[in-house]
Amino acid sequence: MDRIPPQYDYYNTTDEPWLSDNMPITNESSSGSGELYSTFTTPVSPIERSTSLNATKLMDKLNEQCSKERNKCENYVLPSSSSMSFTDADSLHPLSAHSRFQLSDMPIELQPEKSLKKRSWFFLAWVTSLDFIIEPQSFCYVAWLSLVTMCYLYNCWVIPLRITFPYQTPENLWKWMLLDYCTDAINLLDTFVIKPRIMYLKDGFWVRDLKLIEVNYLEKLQSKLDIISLLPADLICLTPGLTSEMLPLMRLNRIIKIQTFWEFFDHFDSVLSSPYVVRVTRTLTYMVYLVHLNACAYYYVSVKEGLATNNWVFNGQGNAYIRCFFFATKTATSIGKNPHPENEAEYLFMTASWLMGVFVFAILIGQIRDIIATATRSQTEYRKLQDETLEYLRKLNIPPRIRQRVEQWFSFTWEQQRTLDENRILDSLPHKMKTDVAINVHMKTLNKVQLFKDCDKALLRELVLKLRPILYLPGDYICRKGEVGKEMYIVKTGQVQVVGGENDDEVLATLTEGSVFGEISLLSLCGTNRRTADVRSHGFSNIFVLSKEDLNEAIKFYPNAQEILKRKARELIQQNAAREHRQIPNELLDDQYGNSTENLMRVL
Ligand SMILES: Nc1ncnc2c1ncn2[C@@H]1O[C@@H]2COP(=O)(O)O[C@H]2[C@H]1O
Repeated sequence: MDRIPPQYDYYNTTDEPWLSDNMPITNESSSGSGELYSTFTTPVSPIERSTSLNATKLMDKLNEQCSKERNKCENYVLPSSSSMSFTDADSLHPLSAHSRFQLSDMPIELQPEKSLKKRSWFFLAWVTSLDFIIEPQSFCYVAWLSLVTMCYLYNCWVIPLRITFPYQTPENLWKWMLLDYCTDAINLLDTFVIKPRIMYLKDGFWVRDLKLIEVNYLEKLQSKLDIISLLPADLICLTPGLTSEMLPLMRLNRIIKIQTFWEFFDHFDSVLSSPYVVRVTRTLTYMVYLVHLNACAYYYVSVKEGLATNNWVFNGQGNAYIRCFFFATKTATSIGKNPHPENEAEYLFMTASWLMGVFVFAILIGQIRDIIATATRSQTEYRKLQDETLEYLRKLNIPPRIRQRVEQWFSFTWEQQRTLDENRILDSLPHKMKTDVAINVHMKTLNKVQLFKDCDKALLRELVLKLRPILYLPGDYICRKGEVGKEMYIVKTGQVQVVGGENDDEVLATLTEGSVFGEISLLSLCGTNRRTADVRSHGFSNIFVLSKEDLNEAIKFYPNAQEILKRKARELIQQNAAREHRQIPNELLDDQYGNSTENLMRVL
């Protein structure tokens, strides 16, 4: 009897260094299989051997399995080592699919030699037995989806091309087949390994149970289409007597896997920052593909009628695909100047092409127009509003300097926020989500607000949606001394100056990001609700504005915050009073401030 080649001979491995003679044999009942013990005993260190009771049990099981397989195996007539394929060897292999799961369950150091895994069938079996799951949003999955989509597009483009154009020849058939089977292998992995492991949402929870995920995938229409698209009908062409020209035709079922294509675009639609590009690309792909099909059909009709037999058919000159694609584009887009059809078949072809051009292309082009219009809608609205406002100011004869400032405000606000009304955008979200988004967007500023640091975090959530961002230009007054205070402010970006003196030439304080001001008049701490100082924007500053009503409503449940605001306000009043006392003679002080100063002193 021929011997099994050494690489497959699991009964004759005594030359392996890790097979020690003193390996403990625990199962005497399997006598006669002493070789087996040494064959499937793996390099285990003495410590592991003495401690690993489970490993011993596993080995016992394996030995039982192996004695059975050995009995079967000894009845085979073995082919010579040189002509043996992997498949042949696999059929002889004592550790075939029967013991697969036991092997994969074993600790790595107990598994038989590594070359076993290199076999392709074993690899697929091994991969399908792995119990990993995939997140549908993960980068790996999106990358895989891109690969599968490329394979799908290859099939979509190449199958009609090979059916109609003479690009598949007996000489290059092997190259086409190589590409075909590469894409098939990827689709096979996708259908049997990747897709049944993608977790899904059920009742608001991610399902991570592998069995449930598999069942869910199998229940979907997608799994059925995936499997149909994989049916190897093209293998029929390999039977003797059948022509290989039929091969691409038999692969038409590959085009059924269209859900992958849609899934790919849906993923990128939600991942990319400009989803409009993805949408336009998808629509353009449809259009180009229709033209491609039209080109294939034109060439096919031309060949059937005979190349260059009349003015309408393809004349056989130049690159066939490029010329036919050009013709198809002209007819589908109804550009005109097409050769006149001369028989019924040609009339039918042209009618179908023009109808496709009028209906399908009109819809697709309309879709692209809508996508672009949606993409630029907010910018268009902003421009319209800016133009209307400036036009209105011009009609009112507002001085150019002010008009310029208005224009500046529009462009700076747009540049900063890409919207004129941030809150309107968030309005469609549920309240809780809106709060989370707002906190995240303004986190950097809000973290710097001492008031929120010292108070209950709930106050921040309470207030964050009530903040209205407003942009101030350099020199703009945010509030004027003596005005009734109706709002409080937080500096979001930029700097503001609290100014005093005769011509506001004395800077009392410069407030930066996170500073709060305008609270004194709101809390009526001076006995009046009038502003105690002028505050103006130093450069361009973005300020959060909070109305008195909103502040009062939120703060009434947070006495701690009230206290902090009051304490800070009192400090400021004290500072200002001290400064004014230094500057203004006492007799003038009473005239200027009247009751207000009395109140101020009372508060202090
Ligand atoms: N000396 C100062 N330093 C810092 N901020 C001040 C000073 N004086 C007044 N302010 C702030 O400027 C604001 C002007 O409006 P209010 O009086 O409502 O509240 C005032 C304070 O928040």
